[in-house]
Amino acid sequence: MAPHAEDASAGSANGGVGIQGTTPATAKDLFVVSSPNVEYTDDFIKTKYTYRTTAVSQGPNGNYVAVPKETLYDFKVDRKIPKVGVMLVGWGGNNGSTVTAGIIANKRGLVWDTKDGTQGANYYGSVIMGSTTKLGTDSATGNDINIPFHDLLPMVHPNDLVVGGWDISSLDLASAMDRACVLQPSLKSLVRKELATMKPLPSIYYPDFIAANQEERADNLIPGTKASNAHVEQIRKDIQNFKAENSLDKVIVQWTANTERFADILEGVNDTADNLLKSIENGHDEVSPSTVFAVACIQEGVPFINGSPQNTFVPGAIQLAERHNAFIGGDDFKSGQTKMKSALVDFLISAGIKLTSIASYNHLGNNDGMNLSSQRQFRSKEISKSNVVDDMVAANTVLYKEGEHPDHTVVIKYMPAVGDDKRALDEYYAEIFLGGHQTISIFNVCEDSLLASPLIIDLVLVAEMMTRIQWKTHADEADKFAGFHSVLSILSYMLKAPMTPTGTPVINALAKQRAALTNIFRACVGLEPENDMTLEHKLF
Ligand SMILES: NC(=O)c1ccc[n+]([C@@H]2O[C@H](COP(=O)([O-])OP(=O)(O)OC[C@H]3O[C@@H](n4cnc5c(N)ncnc54)[C@H](O)[C@@H]3O)[C@@H](O)[C@H]2O)c1
Ligand SMILES: O=P([O-])([O-])O[C@@H]1[C@@H](O)[C@H](O)[C@@H](O)[C@H](O)[C@@H]1O
Repeated sequence: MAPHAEDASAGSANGGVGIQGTTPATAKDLFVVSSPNVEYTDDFIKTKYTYRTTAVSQGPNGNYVAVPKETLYDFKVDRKIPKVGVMLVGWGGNNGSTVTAGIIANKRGLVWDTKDGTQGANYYGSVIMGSTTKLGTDSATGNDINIPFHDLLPMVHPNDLVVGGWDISSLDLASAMDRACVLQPSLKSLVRKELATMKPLPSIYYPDFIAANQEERADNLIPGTKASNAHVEQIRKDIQNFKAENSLDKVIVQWTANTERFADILEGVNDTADNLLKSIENGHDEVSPSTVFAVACIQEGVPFINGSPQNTFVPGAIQLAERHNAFIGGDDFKSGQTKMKSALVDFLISAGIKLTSIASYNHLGNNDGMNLSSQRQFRSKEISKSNVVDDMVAANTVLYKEGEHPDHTVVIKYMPAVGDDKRALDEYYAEIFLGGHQTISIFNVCEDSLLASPLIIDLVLVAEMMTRIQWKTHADEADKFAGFHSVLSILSYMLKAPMTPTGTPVINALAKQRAALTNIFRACVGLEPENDMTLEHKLF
């Protein structure tokens, strides 16, 4: 445990991670940054941060001219950790019931029997709760000092989250957990009583957007239609009631309901914020349930994250979010097969190996798989699972000519027998030195809901943290502090088809996504980006 400021003298005396300076810190802080550019007050961490990039332009003789560039920013982080609720759309699904049971198991420190012995609750698979990040180098030994990622900023602990939400299925969460067939009976027995008290709120159901095979579970519906804003208003009221009943400071909403078909982008219908609002008012059929939820959350000032692949954020929804300075994020949790793809493709291409084909097949037997057995819903997923290599291919003009890319096919089959334990079979075929080839074949059994649930938690923790970070350029007046852009591209590490502010590049390479998350959080406490140069170990 690195000493904190109160041990500053002890830290410097024993040559450990000495922390000098008189910045006020509290016992809970694992570390404080001692720097003239960082100020801790009771309420905020305030930093002056120099953002260093390289501006490249075309030189006079056709070459590039690279110019180091510095931009001075002020960041302000609210240190007060709020009481946060998360409302899941699709709460009664495999992901929703599993993540709820998982939070309860961790909160209560449950231990249960398995065929391999006892198992304790954990947050493995959460980058925030299960991984560490390098704080710096021990000034005495030169060794890396790594800290839990969760301690980098004053983040909410998932054990403290209050969970609720909506579902078109009326099953209580204990019955939903049984229906999901994800968790061990011994664990289910320990959380059953608490989950049985949890009932999803009725939701909106527009049959044309999800597979017809979902109709039989739709017995828990908000009556009427979206016309006259009735559904938007009901959802907003649900959020307000949830917040009040649980004495919450904040609510985050996530879509973990079924994958919808893509909505057509129609001029005059959903192409602008005003047209979208008018279309909802008029009950237009081409506005999906997920877009109605997004509009309700934006108007309620509640972050909304889309964990599925459909185009919830039609242009009008994005414009509305920007108008309200409301946070949105998505799309599609990146849990197993695609997470592996985004790491493997990055490794191959950045190693100069020319990937020429990706065959990405999987079969699964859960309700998600049943919904995806319908071609229009599958198409949404096919898009999100396919585009994940585009940035890595486009960045390597040595291997790929303009417009050239690997063959890439995505296949998903519904096989009820395997349930939630998806079988992913991938073949990566590449050209190597002097006409050789490398064929990588992967068989990857992904327990989908146990992989996705920690991502739901990470998305909540990071989105909530972003509501407590403000920035301005150093030259701006103090009253110019503002939040990050409405489209939270910082969430990309958890998502297959990461949304970015219109006109900005999409980064899918997994290592780059994690570095962006890490280094933005480091900047908020006045620390330089982690660059792994370790010159201190090379120049002596
Ligand atoms: N588990 C994973 O690995 C993973 C990864 C990426 C994306 N996803 C996506 O997450 C979503 C949920 O996955 P899952 O395995 O929990 O699926 P699931 O089918 O078990 O759960 C979806 C739930 O949403 C409910 N629902 C459908 N339409 C609704 C609406 N309009 N309002 C409220 N509830 C509604 C259903 O009744 C169901 O309970 C799917 O879209 C899936 O594609 C899952
Ligand atoms: O494992 P991954 O590719 O990240 O994502 C999963 C797909 O492989 C699976 O077919 C689908 O049903 C899940 O919803 C999820 O999208």
